[in-house]
Amino acid sequence: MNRILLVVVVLVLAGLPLASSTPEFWITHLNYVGLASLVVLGLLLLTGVGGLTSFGQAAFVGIGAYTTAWLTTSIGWSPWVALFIGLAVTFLVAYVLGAITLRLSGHYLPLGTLAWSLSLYYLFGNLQFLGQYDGIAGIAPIRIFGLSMGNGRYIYYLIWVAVLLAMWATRNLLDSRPGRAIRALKSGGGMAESFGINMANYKVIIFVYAALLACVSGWLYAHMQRAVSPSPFGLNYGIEYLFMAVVGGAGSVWGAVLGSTLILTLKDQLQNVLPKILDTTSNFELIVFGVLMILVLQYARDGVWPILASWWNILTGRTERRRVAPPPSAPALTKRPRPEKGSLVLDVQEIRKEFGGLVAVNDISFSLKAGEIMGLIGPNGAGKSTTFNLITGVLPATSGKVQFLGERLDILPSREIARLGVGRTFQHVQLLPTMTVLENVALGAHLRSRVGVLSAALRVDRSEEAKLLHEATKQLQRVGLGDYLYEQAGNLALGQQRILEIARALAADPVLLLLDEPAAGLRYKEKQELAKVLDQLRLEGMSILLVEHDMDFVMNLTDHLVVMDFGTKLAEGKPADVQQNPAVLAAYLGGIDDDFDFDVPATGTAQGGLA
Ligand SMILES: Nc1ncnc2c1ncn2[C@@H]1O[C@H](COP(=O)(O)OP(=O)(O)OP(=O)(O)O)[C@@H](O)[C@H]1O
Repeated sequence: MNRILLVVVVLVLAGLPLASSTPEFWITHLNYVGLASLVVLGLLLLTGVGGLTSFGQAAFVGIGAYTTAWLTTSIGWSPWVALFIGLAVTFLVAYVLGAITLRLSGHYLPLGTLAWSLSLYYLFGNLQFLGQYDGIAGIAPIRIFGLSMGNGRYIYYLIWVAVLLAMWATRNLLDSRPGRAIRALKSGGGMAESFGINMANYKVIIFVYAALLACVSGWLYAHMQRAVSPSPFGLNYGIEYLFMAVVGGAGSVWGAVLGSTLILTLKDQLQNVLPKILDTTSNFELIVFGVLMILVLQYARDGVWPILASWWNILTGRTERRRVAPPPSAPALTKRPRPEKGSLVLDVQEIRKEFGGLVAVNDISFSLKAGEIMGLIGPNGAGKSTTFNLITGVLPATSGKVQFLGERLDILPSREIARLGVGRTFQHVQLLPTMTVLENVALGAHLRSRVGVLSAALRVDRSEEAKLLHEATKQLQRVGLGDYLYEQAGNLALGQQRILEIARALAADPVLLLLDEPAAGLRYKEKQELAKVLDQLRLEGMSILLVEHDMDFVMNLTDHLVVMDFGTKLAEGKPADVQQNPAVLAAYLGGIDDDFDFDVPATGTAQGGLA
């Protein structure tokens, strides 16, 4: 939606209560839409972006509503103090529930949310001091500078200011350092962990964020209705909020408002119209509602908002404008100290991995020095990827040790290994395809900044964000992807995606770079370019370990080779010596004979090439 339309919508919304001809019903309806939008905005982040399904958001609305109802009626405290306490209570409850339930995966998580949603509902209905199922009545209206918000037309403004602020904060959050991590939750959790990002923390963060928005909605609801009872905080409403998020479209904050408007309006209209058409007072609206839901889920899986947005673009002849200029220059991020050239960086000592009876890696030892490129080669199934995974903490070792700059890697999770200065790429490319190339690489630099959720939501993170984007741009330009900054990563060719992974690993400022088949899928020219970049990194003192099948690439680039076969180390040494080794020749001739190219120069600068 363009800005002019946005301003028109906001002006119409602002003007509606001022016109005395606007029916009271409309105002009340819009108030309910605003209250629901707050809850659904939280779900947008939690379910739409984070992929965590929660049926329990209505219970958090209940915590906000009951806290203020009880504190203002029984103790006589100000609604503003009650809001603060409500937020604190919600924070605590959501944190504890989140820490427990978010560990559950698959369908156990939604089931978990159902369980605590029901528990909280029955708690509201059974506690004597909360009025049991009768609830609490006589709640005073909110007052702002002496002005009572008892009138629906006044609280309307308070509700919609809250909605607009929540939309602004949520949008800001998604476009930031923590936002990138949150956007990785759904499909890139494992990859993000290997860049040092604690994904479990981010799950709890968005869970608490969504609960706090629901709490604000409950607070406003209690003071608008002036009475609370358990029924609006039950499971039915939890499901309805989820519907609103799905129908509106989880990709945009406007989807939350649209989904709430559509569902509440539809429900209301069906309740009015159906009895007249069908000449009966039975609850047929629920059946029609269910059928409509199925149709929406079938034909508009991403929700209605993206469809409306594309119609709007066609109507106005607006095409998507892609930025081309790189982000503005910004001060460089701090770099970690580098080990002296030639000093020991990685020391793998008798590492072993058994899968049941199969010894995939059989007491392998090797070491890597600063400013050295080492290749790990071998026929298919030799154990290269397993060795790689043992070093990167993806797999636990059966025995042996991996030491990096004096620290044990084999006892650390991948997140901690990244923190120490180990960057990696993946054998099967792992990108966030709908995020831009620039954002994907900025994710790699996550640990080099400390911007938190609050400063991101309040948009006070811009100087730090500029540094991160500048660093990401620098790395992309270095690997030759400077023309694709704003392209969606999923649109790149496979070879370019592999290069993007290298830029992302470089953005982490690693001391040791682990590359899993970096040349796979690259064209001749691209391999040459990649070889040049790796050569330059070596000159700068970077240590690189690569697993690769392309023998020309490996022979021309590496200083040192380890050859594996059936999990054991077959040979080790300079490329020129290794390629003369009879055991190596036999292993390759007995396996995939195409792989080993004997006609390569013994030494020389990196050229790259095809096997
Ligand atoms: N998770 C696992 N469970 C059981 N066996 C496994 C597992 N991962 C690997 N293996 C086995 O361990 C051996 C080594 O596999 P690995 O993937 O490390 O070889 P590789 O040299 O990387 O092969 P490629 O070049 O084909 O990727 C193979 O026999 C493989 O089948």
